[in-house]
Amino acid sequence: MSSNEMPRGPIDSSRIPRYAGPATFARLPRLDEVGTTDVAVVGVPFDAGVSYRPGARFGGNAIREASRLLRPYNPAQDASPFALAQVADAGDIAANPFNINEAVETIEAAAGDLLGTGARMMTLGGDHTIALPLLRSVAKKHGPVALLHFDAHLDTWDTYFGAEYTHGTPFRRAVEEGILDTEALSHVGIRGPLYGKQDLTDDEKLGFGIVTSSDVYRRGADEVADQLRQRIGDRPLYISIDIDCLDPAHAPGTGTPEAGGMTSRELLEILRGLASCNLVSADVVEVAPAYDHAEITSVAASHTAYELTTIMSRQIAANRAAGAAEAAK
Ligand SMILES: N=C(N)NCCCC(=O)O
Ligand SMILES: [Zn+2]
Ligand SMILES: [Zn+2]
Repeated sequence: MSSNEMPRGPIDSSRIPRYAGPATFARLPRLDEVGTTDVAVVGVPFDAGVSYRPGARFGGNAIREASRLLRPYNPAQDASPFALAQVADAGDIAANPFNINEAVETIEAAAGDLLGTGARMMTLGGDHTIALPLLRSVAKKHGPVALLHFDAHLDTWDTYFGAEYTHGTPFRRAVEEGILDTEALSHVGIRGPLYGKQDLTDDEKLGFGIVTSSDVYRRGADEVADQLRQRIGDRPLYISIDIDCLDPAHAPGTGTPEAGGMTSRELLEILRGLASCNLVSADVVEVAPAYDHAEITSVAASHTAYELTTIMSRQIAANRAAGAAEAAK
């Protein structure tokens, strides 16, 4: 979108019933209908990296279906995200389900193409393996980024069955590759049994700080968001959200559920508290609709992606306004 054009928004659900027609994210236009976009919502239907229940390959489309009910004004952030910037559905990245290494390369290249157009990415997964190629492409553009990782799991394990690219290992690989800013790495929502205490020592050595799901419960969303904001500062930030950060009551449709998780309200509130951060791209992963009920998980995921999209489009609009003010001097 050039700066003097109005963004093309979602289909008007007061004129065309929201359950009619194909599901793009939030009923937004497809990327090929608008040409270029400020925020590209892109699906990555890949789940060959899971260690337990498969099915996250269907997550992106389940989130799109659930997102039919999103409305254009976000009162929690006092913003109309799809009017502030162009947000469009860029479809899916087609990754090889039989060859993880090739899939990782494909995802990195396709994400690089999207970022190369100037867009920020809002990715709908897919299992957590995909965060590695997404981070590689983001780091190619921005340099090492701050990472805020919401998850029940550390995902900094070394290998599974000798495999380096799995949904339990993306963030160890990312630190090893030097694509993360190790001054600003945080996990939020961590809980549940580990393989051993060493998992925590290893994770700390990689540079991560941990906010457990009990910390969120005891300290509250505002205090947690304040602490995270201070750690992140004005660094370029990537947010990766494994939907299993939520309690199975809030997200049953996922592959490796753990009891004692955050509520969807806590997750959304923490994200809103980060609205001033420089969010360059984000993902929501591990939605596995076969284990879902009444779209509980995909509704939570669609609202999560909506908050993230709102943060990005507010910043794009603010940057544009600042640029215009500078040019008018
Ligand atoms: N859900 C994600 N991303 N990782 C879980 C890996 C936990 C395990 O199987 O040991
Ligand atoms: Zn997880
Ligand atoms: Zn994960």
